[in-house]
Amino acid sequence: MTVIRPAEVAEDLGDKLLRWLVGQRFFRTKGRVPTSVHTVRSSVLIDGDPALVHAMVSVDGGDPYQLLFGIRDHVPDHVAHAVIGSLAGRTVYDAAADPDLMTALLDHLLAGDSPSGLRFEADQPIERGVRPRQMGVEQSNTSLVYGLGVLKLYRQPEQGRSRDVDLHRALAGNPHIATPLGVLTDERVDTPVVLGFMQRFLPDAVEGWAMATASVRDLLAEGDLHADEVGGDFAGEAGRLGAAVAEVHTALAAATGHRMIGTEELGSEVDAMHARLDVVLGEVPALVPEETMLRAAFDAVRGITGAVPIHQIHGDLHLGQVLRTTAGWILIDFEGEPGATPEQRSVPRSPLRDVAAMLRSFDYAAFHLLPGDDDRQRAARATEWSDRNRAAFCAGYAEVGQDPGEQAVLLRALELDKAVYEVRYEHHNRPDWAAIPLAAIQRRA
Ligand SMILES: Nc1ncnc2c1ncn2[C@@H]1O[C@H](COP(=O)(O)OP(=O)(O)O)[C@@H](O)[C@H]1O
Ligand SMILES: O=P(O)(O)O[C@H]1O[C@H](CO)[C@@H](O[C@H]2O[C@H](CO)[C@@H](O)[C@H](O)[C@H]2O)[C@H](O)[C@H]1O
Repeated sequence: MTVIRPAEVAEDLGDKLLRWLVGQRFFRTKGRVPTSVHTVRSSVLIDGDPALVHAMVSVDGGDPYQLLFGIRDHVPDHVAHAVIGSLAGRTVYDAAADPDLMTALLDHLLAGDSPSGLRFEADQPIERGVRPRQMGVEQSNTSLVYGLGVLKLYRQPEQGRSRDVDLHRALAGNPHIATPLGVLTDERVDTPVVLGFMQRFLPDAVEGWAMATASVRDLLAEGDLHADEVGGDFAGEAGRLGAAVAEVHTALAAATGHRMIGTEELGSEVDAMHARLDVVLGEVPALVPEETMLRAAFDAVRGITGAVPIHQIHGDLHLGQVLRTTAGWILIDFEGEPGATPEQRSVPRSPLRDVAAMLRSFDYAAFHLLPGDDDRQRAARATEWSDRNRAAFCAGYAEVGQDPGEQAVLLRALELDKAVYEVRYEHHNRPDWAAIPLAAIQRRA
C-alpha cells in the first residue's frame, strides 16, 4: 500500500501544490510560473486521521514558505475549499482552514517541550482548547482568532529577529498597540525563526481606511455641504490618530533609543531618495516630467541647519495599519518598510517618515474613488477632505510631539519620496491607482 511520506508531502504534491500556491495571496513570486518545490524542514505535529504536518517549503530555491498540511481520509465540507490535492488516497489541504486541527495546533504548542522543534513562548497566560476562526480579511499572512488572542502566522518568515515582535514587546503596556501575548519560534534551525505572533484580539476594531473612505464617500455624495458639515466628518478622528502616532513615537524613542543627526547623515538620506527615484524613473515614464521638481525638493533637505531626531518608527504606516477601537487608535504591523532588507528596516529613521506616510494615506483615501474621473467639483471636494484631515492629523501630532509644520522641508521631501515609492508600487500592483500618487506629485510641482 502506498503511504504518505510526511517529510515529502510538498514534493509528492508537486504541481498540485504549485497551482494552489500561485492562487494564494501570500505567494510572492508572482509574474513567472514556478516549477519546483523543496521541503527545507518539516515536522509531524499530529499523526493519525486527521494528521497535521508543519513544513517550510521553498519554491524554486527562494525563501521558504510556512505551510500547514492537513491530511484526512475524508474531508468535511467546511474545509473542501482548502483542498490542495490527494496522495495515496488521502486528501491534503491547508490546515489553517480547519478549526479542529488549529485547536490541536495551539494545544500542542502550549504543551511545551515539543519534539516538533516549534516553541511557543507566552507573554501572558493563554487559554487551551479554544476553537479558532480564520480572520478572513485580505492579508499577506494568515491570522487565526483564538478567543481573546489572534495568532498571525507569517507565511514567508524572515531569518533572524522579528521587528514586529521586538517593537511590540518594547512597547508592551502602551495603549496604542495590541498587547503581545506570545511568540511562535522555529527552533529546528541554528538561528531561531519567528513563525507566528499572538496579540490581543480587538473585537471592536474598525480599520482606519474603512472609516476614512466612508467619510470621503459621504462628502462626495453631498452636493452642497462642506467637509466640516457632513455627518461623516473624520477630522476629529484624524486629530486623535495624530496624537496616538506621536505617543507611539515618544514611547519608541524612550524604549529603543534615539539620537540627533546633522547635515552629513541627512545628506545620505537625500542620496537614498535620489537613488530610489532613479529606479522608478527607469520603470515609469509618466514620472519623468516631475524629475526636476522632485530632485529640487530632495536637495532642499541638504540646506537644513538644525539637528533632526531619529529613532525606531513604524516604517509602513497608512490608514490600513491603524484600527479604531472604543478605547482609541491602535497601530498594528510593525514589520517595517516593505521591500527593504531586515538590516534596512532596523535603521533608526526620522519620525516624520511615518507622518509623511500617513499624510499620503489621507490623500489616497480622498482620491481613491476618482481615478479616471475629471469632474472638477468632485476633485475639489476630495482636495478639501484631504487638506482638512491632513491638517487635523498634524495638529493632533503637534499636541504630543514636535509640530510637523516646523520641519516642512524635510516633511515635503519625505512625502514626495513616499509618493515616488507608491507610483512604483501601483504601477506594478494596481495600475488603475497609479494616477493617485502621480497626481499628488504633480499638484506639489
Ligand atoms: N489585534 C487585532 N485585533 C483585531 N483585528 C486585527 C488585529 N490585528 C490585525 N487585525 C486585522 O487584520 C488585518 C491584517 O492584519 P495585519 O497584521 O496587517 O496582517 P498582514 O501583515 O498579514 O497584512 C488588519 O488590517 C485588521 O483588520
Ligand atoms: O502590504 P502593506 O500593508 O505592507 O503595504 C503595501 O500595500 C498598501 C496597500 O494596501 C500600500 O499602501 C498604499 O495604498 C493605501 C491604500 O490602499 C494607502 O493608504 C497608502 O498611503 C499607500 O501607500 C503600501 O504602500 C504597500 O507597501
